[in-house]
Amino acid sequence: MPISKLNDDAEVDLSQSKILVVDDQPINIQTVYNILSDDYVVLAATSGKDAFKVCEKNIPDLILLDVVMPEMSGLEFCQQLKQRSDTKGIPVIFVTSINQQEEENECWVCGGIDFITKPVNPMTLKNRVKAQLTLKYQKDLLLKLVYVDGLTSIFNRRYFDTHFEKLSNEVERSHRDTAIVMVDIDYFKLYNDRYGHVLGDSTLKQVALLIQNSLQRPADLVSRYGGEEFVVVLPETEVDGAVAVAERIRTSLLKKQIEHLTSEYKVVTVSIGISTFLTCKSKQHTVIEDADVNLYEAKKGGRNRVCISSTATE
Ligand SMILES: Nc1nc2c(ncn2[C@@H]2O[C@H](COP(=O)(O)OP(=O)(O)OP(=O)(O)O)[C@@H](O)[C@H]2O)c(=O)[nH]1
Repeated sequence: MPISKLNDDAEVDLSQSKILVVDDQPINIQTVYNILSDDYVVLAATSGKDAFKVCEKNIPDLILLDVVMPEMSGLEFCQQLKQRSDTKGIPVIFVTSINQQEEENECWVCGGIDFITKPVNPMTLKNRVKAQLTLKYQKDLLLKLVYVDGLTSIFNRRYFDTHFEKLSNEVERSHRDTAIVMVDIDYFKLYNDRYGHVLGDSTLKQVALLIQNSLQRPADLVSRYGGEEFVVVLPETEVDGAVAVAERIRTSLLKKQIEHLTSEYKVVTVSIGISTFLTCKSKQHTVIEDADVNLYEAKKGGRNRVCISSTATE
């Protein structure tokens, strides 16, 4: 369908967008609050340090940042914000009385996305904020469509492939081991045949959520690798740690007792194969292929089990 045929009349609802106003003068924060608080959620901080605290609790969609502040200037704050992986994506608009070209350039260099000059013109502030929030919304939506699996809401294969490439380089540099855990639902074709695709989809979602909830470190990541197969990445984790996570996934699914009468276990189970970058035996195999070989061994060994190279736990 040509893109021009799409209905683009629909207004995007930005009313839940969070805007953090950072200014050492409460009166300036009040002015901005009065202009924006009918349309958005407005948060406030009177220093860079406080602003980081707000970000830790509640990542804002946009920051309006004063340039001249004691202790940490707006420029320093912005530089630090852009260096942190959890905050670097937040757009920053400088609210400034600066009118020197050199100082203005510094704001661009340290990562600002726009300027508003003081004293603030309410109409300009509203329009600049709306433009940046709309861009942010569109970017987030695009990333979600590209990288999140529509059924299970976890990352998809495309995201995993991108992430995996970065990860491989990281392991090569640091020599710290990373485990790959492949999880595959057993007899899922028979499950769909007996219970139908609607229940099949619902079980896939439950398994995805259960895997997600079995991961404890922020850097651990699960993606949907294929139809009923999931891949888990456990950075800085050796074989023993990966087996513990895999067993947690396997046993918590067993505890759920999701009926599957065409399986010999009578409930939905998973088979799991593990490999780690540094122990991956065959040099011809990548760590993913190695984990897949071990997954195949778990299937061959009777399913509902975890396999690392030539061992199994049940
Ligand atoms: N409901 C549903 N089923 C899916 C989805 N994606 C893949 N499947 C089904 O998953 C089944 C996988 O079947 P097989 O690869 O034969 O594996 P299996 O039946 O689980 O057998 P083993 O892996 O050997 O235990 C196929 O019937 C697919 O149609 C999905 O998004 N929803």
